[in-house]
Amino acid sequence: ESNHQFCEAGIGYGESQCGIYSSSSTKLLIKGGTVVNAHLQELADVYVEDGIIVAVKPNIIVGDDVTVLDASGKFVMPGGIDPHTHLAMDFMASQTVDDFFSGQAAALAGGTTMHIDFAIPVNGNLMAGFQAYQNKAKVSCMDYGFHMAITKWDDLVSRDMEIMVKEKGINSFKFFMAYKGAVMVNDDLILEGLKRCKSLGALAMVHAENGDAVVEGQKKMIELGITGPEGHALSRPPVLEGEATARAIRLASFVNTPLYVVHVMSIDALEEIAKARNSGQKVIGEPVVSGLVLDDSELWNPDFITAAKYVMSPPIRASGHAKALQAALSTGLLQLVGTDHCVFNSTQKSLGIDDFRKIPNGVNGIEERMHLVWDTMVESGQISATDYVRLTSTECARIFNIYPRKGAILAGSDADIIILNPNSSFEISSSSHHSRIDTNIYEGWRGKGKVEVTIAGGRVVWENDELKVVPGSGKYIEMPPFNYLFNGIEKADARYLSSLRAPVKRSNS
Ligand SMILES: NC(=O)NCCC(=O)O
Ligand SMILES: [Zn+2]
Ligand SMILES: [Zn+2]
Repeated sequence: ESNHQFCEAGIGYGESQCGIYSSSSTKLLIKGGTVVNAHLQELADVYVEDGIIVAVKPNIIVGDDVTVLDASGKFVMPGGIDPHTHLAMDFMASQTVDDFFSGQAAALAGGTTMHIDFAIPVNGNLMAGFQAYQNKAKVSCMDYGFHMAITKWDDLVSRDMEIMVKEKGINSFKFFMAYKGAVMVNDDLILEGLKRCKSLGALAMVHAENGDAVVEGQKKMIELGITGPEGHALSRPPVLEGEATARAIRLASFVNTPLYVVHVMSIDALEEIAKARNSGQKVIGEPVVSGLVLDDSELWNPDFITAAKYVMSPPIRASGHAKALQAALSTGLLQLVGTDHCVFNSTQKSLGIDDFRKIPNGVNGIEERMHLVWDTMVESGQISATDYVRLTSTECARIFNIYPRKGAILAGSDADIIILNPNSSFEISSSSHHSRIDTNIYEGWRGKGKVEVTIAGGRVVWENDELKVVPGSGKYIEMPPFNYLFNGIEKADARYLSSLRAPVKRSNS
């Protein structure tokens, strides 16, 4: 872990040595920058007190007790919110190497100030899963929330979903349509889950791949003697993602409840989402940064470890898919960008050296997302700075119902802020990143636009390429149900009922 340039309080470093509290001034002024919100960009100062933004306006004058950060020529934006991470997750006979401290420290170094992780039930039990994740998250150094996966169905699960929503601050549930024999669920369960989500005002999320067909595809590859990481991509082609996306969308339409499709990786899935949205259905599509900026060519790398580090599901696709996802983001067909940060070291990836089915699935991204989206989308001219804020922060806050506390630079919002210098550059390497993973799928990527300062909860946690983070300082953010996607659902139900052809009155009934 020699690449860790941050101070882990209580883990081998004294407070004074690493200066953890040197920047703990509760008053901050960010001066002279261009403040970017999703709705507006303007020249203004930002004044912060006790973790909250107090004022956003030009020429704010402050006293000597206030720490002043010069942002002239730079963008001052809401910190990123990553809607899709897996920290300290037990998965495929391994546990991800980033826990809630190291993963969040990496996030902060890359300009992300909140994430929403997937709490996984314990043997199907939601309450036990929630408690386990609460424990995992005790070391948090930035704010976080939880989605919860649903992996089996019975009355207890149905009741616990209500407790999660009404008492525990969870407003989204995820259904895996793949990973047969592990967390995969069938259509029967998805239908029950969609109905329950609707009644609770919770957002249903799907990992959309046809898990039965994936198993068939895997068998075919093994029979053909294709056992390496390329077999992963070949065994689960885009058509299986398209099929499951279409199925989930139609089931959600049948129930009339909003749907969120996680890690949209292919044109096939994208086209299903576009069709549904164009017909007025409430479907959110989340590409992740790996699918947005990479192609699958490295899965054919002759070096196993190099190839295996790109193994995730759905797979990173052939060239052409990424460009289409970028275009869909820029035109509004897709709404926000996540990472699916789920990292395994080379030794863990080596579990699948003889059989790609045993390679733990997952790639990095929590630290790189903000830079890569800026470089790929804004620097290339595909989106504006205001779009960037919407796709990396604001829309996530809206969907998970925590806007404008999060996702905005407004008086009253949490002081989660980044200062990005568009004229500075960044370079990605496993030798300098802050994640615990020993590889990086973006190794050697150089780009423009660098996050020079990250402020989380009103504290400067990243400045001069140095992290100042405190385990336990991150807060759990409760997310209320009935987000904006639920507006009009009841009216649509009433319209549907009144549109039904009158039943026939029969003499014998
Ligand atoms: N995506 C992936 O390969 N790993 C994490 C689990 C999931 O999101 O499917
Ligand atoms: Zn998934
Ligand atoms: Zn995931």
